[in-house]
Amino acid sequence: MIKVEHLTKFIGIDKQPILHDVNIQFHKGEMITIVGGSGSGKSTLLRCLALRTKWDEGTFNVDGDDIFKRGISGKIKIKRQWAYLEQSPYFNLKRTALKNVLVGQSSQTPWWRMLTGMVRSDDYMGAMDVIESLGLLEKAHFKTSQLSGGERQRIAIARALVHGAQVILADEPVVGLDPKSIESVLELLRDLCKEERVTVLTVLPLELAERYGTRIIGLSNGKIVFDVKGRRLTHAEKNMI
Ligand SMILES: Nc1ncnc2c1ncn2[C@@H]1O[C@H](COP(=O)(O)OP(=O)(O)OP(=O)(O)O)[C@@H](O)[C@H]1O
Repeated sequence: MIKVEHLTKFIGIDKQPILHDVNIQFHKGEMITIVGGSGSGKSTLLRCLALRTKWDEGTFNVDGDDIFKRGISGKIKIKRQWAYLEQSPYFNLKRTALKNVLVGQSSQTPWWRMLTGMVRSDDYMGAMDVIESLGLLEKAHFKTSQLSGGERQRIAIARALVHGAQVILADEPVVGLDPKSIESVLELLRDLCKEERVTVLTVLPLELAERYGTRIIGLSNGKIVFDVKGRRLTHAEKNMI
């Protein structure tokens, strides 16, 4: 279980809170969608959870481990086991999709492997299995520059899984994609939650959040204003964000 308590984040010299006393608990296999108006703190929340930005207050407990009390080893655990997917994931476009999956993200991979692209043969088999399961086998040997936006997002998800991600934090992963790609990326994330017990937290527009989320968290002015499971939002809830 993952437990976030009193997460607060300030900005500027006047210490304006952009996240204010956020408390969330989440479990394996949940597909949590985060909704809220522009500037409500959605991306900051994901960046805090990915430890891409400093927390000013709060505790972070993952499967019984107090991440901040464990110091650097706690942070390494999160960076290795949690994947943070940006809107436009970083890839070496000259490398094939397969190579990008194998080499991984910088936070998950030793520097020499990033630099040389060297991989072991059992890594190769594992990566091909994951790529196949995500429906991209025929694209594995394409240069990443030749893939569509939706295919690149799926390759980013494959990369996260090959490197053992148990939690995927995805910030607006379907922005700019066509309807078919949106469906394939979100169905893939939903299936991973159901079948592999991966936990996904993703920022999505309201309509997609309702369609794909098992749980919807609403943010307004850096605060959680609702946290609902297994149903659509009421008009009153929609008006809160
Ligand atoms: N590094 C920063 N310096 C100053 N202000 C920041 C910084 N990061 C975020 N903010 C401010 O914090 C607030 C929350 O930003 P955040 O990007 O988390 O919102 P969001 O809900 O993801 O917005 P959007 O939907 O427009 O992407 C915004 O008002 C933003 O301007």
